[in-house]
Amino acid sequence: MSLTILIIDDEPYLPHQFARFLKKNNYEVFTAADGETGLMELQKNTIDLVLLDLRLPRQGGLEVLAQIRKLDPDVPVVMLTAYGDVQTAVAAMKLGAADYLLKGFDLAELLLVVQRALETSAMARELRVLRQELSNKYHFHYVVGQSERMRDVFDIVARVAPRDVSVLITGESGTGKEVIAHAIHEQSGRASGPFHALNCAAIAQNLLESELFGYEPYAFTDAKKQKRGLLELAEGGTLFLDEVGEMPLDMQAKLLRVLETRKFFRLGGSKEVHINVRVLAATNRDLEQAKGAGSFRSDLFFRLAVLTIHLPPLRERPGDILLFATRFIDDFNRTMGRNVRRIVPEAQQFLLRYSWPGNIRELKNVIERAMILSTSDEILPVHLPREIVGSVEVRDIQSLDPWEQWLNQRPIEPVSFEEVTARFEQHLLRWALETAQHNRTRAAELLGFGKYDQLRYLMRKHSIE
Ligand SMILES: Nc1ncnc2c1ncn2[C@@H]1O[C@H](COP(=O)(O)OP(=O)(O)OP(=O)(O)O)[C@@H](O)[C@H]1O
Repeated sequence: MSLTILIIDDEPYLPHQFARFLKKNNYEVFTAADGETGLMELQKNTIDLVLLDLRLPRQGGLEVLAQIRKLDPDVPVVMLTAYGDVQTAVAAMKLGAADYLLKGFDLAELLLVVQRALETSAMARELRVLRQELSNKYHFHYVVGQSERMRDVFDIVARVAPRDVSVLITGESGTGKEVIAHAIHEQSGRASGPFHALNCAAIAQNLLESELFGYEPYAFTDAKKQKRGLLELAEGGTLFLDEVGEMPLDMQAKLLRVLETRKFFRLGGSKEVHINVRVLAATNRDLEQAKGAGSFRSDLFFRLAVLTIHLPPLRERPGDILLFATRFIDDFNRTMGRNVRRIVPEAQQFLLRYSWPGNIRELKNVIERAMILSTSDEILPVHLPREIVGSVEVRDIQSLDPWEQWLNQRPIEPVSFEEVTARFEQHLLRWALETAQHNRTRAAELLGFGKYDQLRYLMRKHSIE
């Protein structure tokens, strides 16, 4: 994909000489003889750099620069100035120009300044993306998990990442398919390139095409300006197509063509765009079945599924549940400024017994919610949602009714009096401590203990700190 330069200069010959030279150096070039035309070109096309003459007819260079800044605050602008104009060039730099060239410069100098300005602006863009990703809390950390099945998955990731082939990632919703796609990208030779994701199910059919392929100005009514699609934006990197099973058949045919030829046309375009992009895809549908039923093209399936990675649902790897939970607690401690240190054993049991239909995403949400509800450094059953604690209603621990309910709902079989009363004592202690925000004297009062000693005795007995 070549970068695009716009030259705004009214001289009769020079701009064309620059344009020829820059084209030879693999840039795409537009020229404009005045500010107005230049601004129009800027709106119509995706421009990566502007070369702007300071002395222009009608609107002067500084004025045009100010307007460019308004239209596109990020595009680097290099000013072209005559010898006597250096002061104005300095003013232009203050207005945000990236650099200036004194006329009479040679072509090698032009190339150098252009390259430098483009590099600086790419770096600024990268920095912005990085900052965004950092603030995007957990995007880049992933947990490998303890279970053998997840270790196998990460082994495969490490092996397929460096091979530049398409990988199909399958698994229920929330099992971490996008996380795995990211891990493949990060461990591949494309790690320094961009990673873009597109959810094929979350986007209307007509938009899907323009999101992928981009469009030229006036390709359709709303297209005022050229737009690059994700296939182009992911140049040198990875494009992740989530829920690819939802892609309509005609789009499947178009995607297949791109994967085969590595080139395509923007919508309404007549110039072929060549790309170097690795495509990873994911689905929570059974594509083999969809293939059989005719809703997914088998030739596309084989293109996408050169290798397949299946992510097991969380319920099939209970060994990972507490590990993920702990990891999410660490993450949320950081972002919420909290210091939650443990999930009490009863709450752990609830987490382990639950079937997690929403998989890791659901676990993460449950932990976040529990941390919001907990006012201490522990997560208790009372902080877990109803579907997880089930019929053991510990929410209203202040009343004894839930315990009656619990007793009534149990199968009729002997109970250990000591065990049940011990659990009850523990719940009461935790409730009192939490309600009293860990002020022990107040907690003792809440439990009607005349002396704090009694509370201390029970806390020791149940190892509550
Ligand atoms: N290995 C992991 N380490 C850390 N977080 C993970 C891991 N796997 C999944 N998650 C977290 O779980 C959530 C769901 O993950 P992701 O979006 O990758 O799932 P998905 O399978 O692509 O879901 P869907 O099919 O609904 O798009 C995300 O918040 C992600 O950060």
